[in-house]
Amino acid sequence: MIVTVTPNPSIDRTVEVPELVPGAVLRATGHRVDPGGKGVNVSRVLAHFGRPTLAVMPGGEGELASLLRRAGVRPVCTPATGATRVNTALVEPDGTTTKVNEPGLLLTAAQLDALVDTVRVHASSADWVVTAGSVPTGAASDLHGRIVRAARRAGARVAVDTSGDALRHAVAERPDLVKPNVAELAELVGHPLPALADVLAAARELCSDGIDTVLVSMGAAGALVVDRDESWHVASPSVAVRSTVGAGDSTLAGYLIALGAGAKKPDALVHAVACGAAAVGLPGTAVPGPADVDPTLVRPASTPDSTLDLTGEAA
Ligand SMILES: Nc1ncnc2c1ncn2[C@@H]1O[C@H](COP(=O)(O)OP(=O)(O)OP(=O)(O)O)[C@@H](O)[C@H]1O
Ligand SMILES: O=P(O)(O)OC[C@@]1(O)O[C@H](CO)[C@@H](O)[C@@H]1O
Repeated sequence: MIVTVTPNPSIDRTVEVPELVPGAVLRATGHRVDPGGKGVNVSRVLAHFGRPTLAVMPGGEGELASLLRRAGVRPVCTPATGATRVNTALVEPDGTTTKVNEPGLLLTAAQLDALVDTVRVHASSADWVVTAGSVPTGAASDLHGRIVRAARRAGARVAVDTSGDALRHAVAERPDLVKPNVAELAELVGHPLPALADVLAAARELCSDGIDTVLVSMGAAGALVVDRDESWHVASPSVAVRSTVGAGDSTLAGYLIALGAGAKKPDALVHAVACGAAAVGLPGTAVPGPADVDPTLVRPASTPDSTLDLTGEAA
């Protein structure tokens, strides 16, 4: 069982436009609505692959919960007041995506405690807890850190995908896995990471601080897995990009799905990249299932080429 936690879930609205022109009235050529939020998306991929999952999130039994049930995910809703935020993505024909994320629910201290307590209860029967996304308005930036601590004490392995101060606090609690993109990792270590060698060094720094695995997603350059002893790189196959929203979440889900099926880290990385590549070929925040993912299109994991220039990737 993989429990996901999304402290700031969303309903994702995607609007396709011929071209993004600031100040103009744009005529949409298509639109869709998906459940959203990073942990929620991980659960959606897991459910597509038939893996047991539940999605812990603040909010009532509203539209998001019913969208999730339709996607085969069991939502576990914790106390909150107000409506789930709506995040809007404007997507141009070449896949260029402009995203407007609302701040989200304002949670009281008691509601934040209830979220952490709910994680603690479900973590005791989980193989992994994935805590991901931004922190809701008003919550302290140590929220993911509190979740990591509660889940680890309950005996689960923990994966984190967040950014900024929230990532810093979470890392201090030594989760088992972190999944930053290059920009998030650069912010964490406090300097730019223009080449793969820099990304490797930054990821190794985290491993020497006690994190077992760093899974770095690098946009079109694929992804990297680094642990204390080894590192592997898998390049992404070239795909026609429809929407990059949720690609990182699909990457993380793909990695955990493969580990759960007994794969070693390099093979899990291949499946992760195959899932990320499949996600970018899908519209809006649609996430892939087995029918969309073809790991044979992805080359096997190899020793990272540290001279690879990442300038322009995965910001
Ligand atoms: N332009 C692209 N071409 C091919 N594959 C891509 C492209 N962009 C992303 N991917 C795939 O998706 C994975 C995740 O992408 P990325 O690093 O952009 O994640 P992210 O920044 O965490 O995304 P998000 O937060 O939107 O989910 C990459 O490792 C890669 O496999
Ligand atoms: O505002 P956050 O929590 O940082 O990110 C939320 C979000 O952009 O992340 C997901 C894609 O990864 C989307 O489903 C969702 O809209």
